[in-house]
Amino acid sequence: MFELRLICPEERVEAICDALDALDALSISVEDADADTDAEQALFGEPGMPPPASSWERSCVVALFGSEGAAQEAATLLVAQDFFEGCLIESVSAVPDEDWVRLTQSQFAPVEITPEFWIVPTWHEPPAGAQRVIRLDPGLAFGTGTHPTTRMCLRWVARHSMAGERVLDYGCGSGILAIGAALHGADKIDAVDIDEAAVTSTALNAEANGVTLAAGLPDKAQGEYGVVLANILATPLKVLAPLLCSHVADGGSLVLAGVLERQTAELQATYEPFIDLQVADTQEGWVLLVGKKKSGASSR
Ligand SMILES: C[S@@+](CC[C@H](N)C(=O)[O-])C[C@H]1O[C@@H](n2cnc3c(N)ncnc32)[C@H](O)[C@@H]1O
Repeated sequence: MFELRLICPEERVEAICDALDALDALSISVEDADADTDAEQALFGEPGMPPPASSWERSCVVALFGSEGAAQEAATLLVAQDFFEGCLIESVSAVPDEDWVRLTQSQFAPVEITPEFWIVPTWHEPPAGAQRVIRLDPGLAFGTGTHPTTRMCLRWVARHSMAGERVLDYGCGSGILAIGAALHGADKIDAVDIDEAAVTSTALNAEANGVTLAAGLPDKAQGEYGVVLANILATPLKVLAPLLCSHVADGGSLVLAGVLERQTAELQATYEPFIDLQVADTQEGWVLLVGKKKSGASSR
């Protein structure tokens, strides 16, 4: 493989990427050309909000080609275009051969939830002492156990009796919370997501773990559950408050994650008409909010 590296001002990035695509680049990535310097620019918005800009002031565009000739030819053609003005070719160089599969796999080690409960990728052996194990490889859907919000939910599941509970995993991603609940004795489990790829991942991951659950789009969630788990983000969790609370049975638990410490009071106020939420755990600036539904409490 050979990579062609270009530096482009913000307003040229889209045209250059389109041209590289038309020139049959095998992949194109865009990075901050000023990363790791004082001029580095953060490009993300508040959770649930769009980023403040779509590319950096100066972007480094990297395109991969199968041969040095193809990379050089692409560079020559780009330089001749009027939209290349303000851009420069930084280099055309060979990409050293690597075992990419092994490199990717090495980034995912087993994750300990409790000393007895682990998330283990299929290329690792479960650690000695692990009594409950979710076998899960990184895929298209969120939820490998490496994010603190997922870990806090799973720790809550491991520490509470799930035996015979009807459980709803709302925003299931990979299905990791639903599978965790099943391994801890939950009975009838529904796992729902707005993303169809997440629904497919959940069904496949459940099958691979020998777990029975029903995965589907959000309207698959029907009736009341003893435990409702939702690891989404503060903004959608606020919108979903009446719906999520309507699915919690009297005396049942609502477990919310994806909330930053500074968003705690706002979430508690939104849920207060339905369920009194308390901070049950915190990790790396994220909180786990948990509340029980009192019998007779309003839900809509
Ligand atoms: C942070 S991931 C959590 C995945 C997994 N439950 C976990 O704990 O790791 C949030 C998931 O919620 C889904 N989601 C976001 N908004 C949603 C909504 N309004 N209704 C249902 N699912 C939603 C996303 O598609 C995503 O898969």
